[in-house]
Amino acid sequence: MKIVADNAIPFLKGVLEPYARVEYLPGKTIATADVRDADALIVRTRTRCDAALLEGSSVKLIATATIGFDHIDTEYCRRHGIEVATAAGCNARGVLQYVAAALVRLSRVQAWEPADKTLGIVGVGHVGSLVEAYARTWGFRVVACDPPREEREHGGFLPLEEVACQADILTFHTPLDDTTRHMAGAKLFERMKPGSILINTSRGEVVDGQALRESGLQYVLDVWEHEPDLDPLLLRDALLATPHIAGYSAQGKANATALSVRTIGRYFGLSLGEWYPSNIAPSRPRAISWQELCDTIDDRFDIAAESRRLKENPEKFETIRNEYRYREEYF
Ligand SMILES: NC(=O)C1=CN([C@@H]2O[C@H](COP(=O)(O)OP(=O)(O)OC[C@H]3O[C@@H](n4cnc5c(N)ncnc54)[C@H](O)[C@@H]3O)[C@@H](O)[C@H]2O)C=CC1
Ligand SMILES: O=C(O)C(=O)[C@H](O)COP(=O)(O)O
Repeated sequence: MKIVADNAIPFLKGVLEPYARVEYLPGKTIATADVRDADALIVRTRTRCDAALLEGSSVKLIATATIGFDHIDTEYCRRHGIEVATAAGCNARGVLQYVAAALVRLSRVQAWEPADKTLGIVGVGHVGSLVEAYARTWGFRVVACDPPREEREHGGFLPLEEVACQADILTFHTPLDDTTRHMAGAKLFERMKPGSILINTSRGEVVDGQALRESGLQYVLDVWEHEPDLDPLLLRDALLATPHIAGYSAQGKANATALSVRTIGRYFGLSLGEWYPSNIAPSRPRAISWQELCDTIDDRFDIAAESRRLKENPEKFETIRNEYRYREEYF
């Protein structure tokens, strides 16, 4: 059996070798010739898995060590009998802690308290639900938009336009698909309160970057259209700007690799059980007060320093993320 894996997926080396020939390659360079005789791929967001890569290959399974899967042509895979497995929820707490760090930073710089603000959440899945639960305990008023969930659950989710009108801070946690591409554009920005803040940790293409830049709104961006080639003006004017590292926690990466390994194990009948990297302590979720968060977050994740690093070295976008020291989740 042959497996082709992105060489930047941590904790993976040696785990599958007893069962397969594993070829590790930079995600961006994985090409048709590499996957032609492969049985499975383990990828990240940097490998486009579409007809151009997969046509004529023997790939039966693609495991992505990420939550998002917009880099995979799932329709092509379905038509060609290729199973696709994601690492759903793997780094949701990493993103929660990123949003927490951003909120603390903004509250300091702009001198406000959570009780003064309405937080709008767009997409209330693994990440959005965590942000909602913690933000409520910190004292924010929360309004949320999730049409698919509203249709299923009638849970009081509001239309996007309504959430945008009410929010002082609007944070996006949707997948990128045909319904969400540029969902945040000029028309939505016109509805938002002057001086309100947009946070995007979902995918760059969910937000129309040019319209955002021209909107006069304030914004925090972790994800960008056309990554790693950033719009220099969009970067310059961001309150906080980071290179797609919101989900880069040690536990998030460990979960991602573990879920991918287990998927391979189940699919090919390998005795990998509930494998998890032995050197990473699993997440230990707990409540944290706003005060404790403010007192501790800088030592755990200095988002302002991260932002300065990207602003000073935008051409190093991929290098910064490749050399990133994964943060420990601590709540
Ligand atoms: N910046 C980073 O490092 C990371 C980014 N992400 C991104 O965040 C996204 C969200 O992650 P999860 O919460 O785990 O995904 P999820 O699939 O658990 O939740 C997404 C939610 O968005 C909702 N949704 C779908 N279409 C919508 C629409 N048009 N309007 C409003 N809501 C809509 C869904 O119903 C679902 O509840 C991922 O798809 C990924 O692209 C995820 C992890 C790390
Ligand atoms: O999980 C996702 O979805 C993400 O966006 C990841 O955090 C990005 O992960 P990599 O592709 O850089 O491993």
